[in-house]
Amino acid sequence: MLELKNVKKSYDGVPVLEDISINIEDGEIVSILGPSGCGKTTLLNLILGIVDSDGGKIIYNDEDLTNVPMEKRGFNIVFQDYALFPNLNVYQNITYGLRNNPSISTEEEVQDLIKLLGLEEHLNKRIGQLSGGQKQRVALARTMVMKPKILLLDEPLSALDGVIKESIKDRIKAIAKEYHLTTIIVTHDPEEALTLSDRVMIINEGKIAQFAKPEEIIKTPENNFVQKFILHQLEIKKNNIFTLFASQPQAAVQVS
Ligand SMILES: Nc1ncnc2c1ncn2[C@@H]1O[C@H](COP(=O)(O)OP(=O)(O)OP(=O)(O)O)[C@@H](O)[C@H]1O
Repeated sequence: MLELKNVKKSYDGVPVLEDISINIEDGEIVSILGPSGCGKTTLLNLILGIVDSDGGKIIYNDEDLTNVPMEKRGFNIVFQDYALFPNLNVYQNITYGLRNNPSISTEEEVQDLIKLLGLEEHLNKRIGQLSGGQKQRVALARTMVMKPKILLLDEPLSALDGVIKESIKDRIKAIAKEYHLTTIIVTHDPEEALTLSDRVMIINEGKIAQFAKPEEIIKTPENNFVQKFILHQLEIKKNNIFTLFASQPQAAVQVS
C-alpha cells in the first residue's frame, strides 16, 4: 500500500499542495484529476521522487520513502511525450533498461509484454515510423520490463484520438490486472478518469476535493467543485451525444 500523510509542497512560498493524505491499495488504478495548474504533476513527481516535499510522509509497504531518492524507490513513469530513443528500433527501446540489468525480466517475460501490448509486428521499426498509439504502447512496454512497484502515467491518453484512446485504456487496465500493479495516472479529463480508474482523486486548489470510486463521485459529489467541474462537464457531453443519436434514424445508428 502507498500512503501519503499530510504531504505539502510550495514553490517560491506559494502553496501548490496542502495536506494531502491518501492510501492507495496494491493493484489499484487511481487517477489524479483536476484543472490545469491544480498540482497534479507536482503530486506525481513527489511520488516518483523527482520533487521533494516540504512536509509530510510518503510510505510504501510500511517503508518511509520520504527521503529515499527516485532510483531507489522502484517506481517508474511514462512521460507525456513518451521519451523514446529515435535512433533505436522498437525492440531495442523496450529492452533498453535491461542492458545493465538483464536479470530483471526474462526474454519470455519481455515477449509476454510485447504480446499483451500488441507490438509483435512493429519490433524492427524505428520510433519515427510509429503512430502515437504505437509509441505509447512501446513506452508502456519499456517501463513494464523494469517491473516497477508502482506505474506512474502522466496524461497517457491526451495525444491520442478516440478509438486508439479506448484501446490504450483497455491495455492499461489489462496490465494493472495481469501484474497486480498499482497504477497512478494524471489526467485533466473527467471521462477518462472515471472510465479508467478504480478510484479518482479530484484536486482543487492544492487540496483533495474528493477521493472515491467513479460511481460514488457520480452519485454523491462531495462538494460544489466536484459537482461543477466534473459532473457538469460529463452532463454536457452526455447530452450532446444523446441529442446526436436521437436525431438519427434508428437503422443508421445500428449500422454504424
Ligand atoms: N518548478 C516549479 N517552479 C515554480 N512553480 C512551479 C514549478 N512547477 C510547477 N509550478 C507551479 O505549480 C502549480 C502546479 O503545477 P502542476 O504542473 O503540478 O499542475 P498541473 O495540475 O499538473 O497542471 P497541468 O494540467 O496544466 O499540467 C502551477 O501553478 C505551476 O505554475
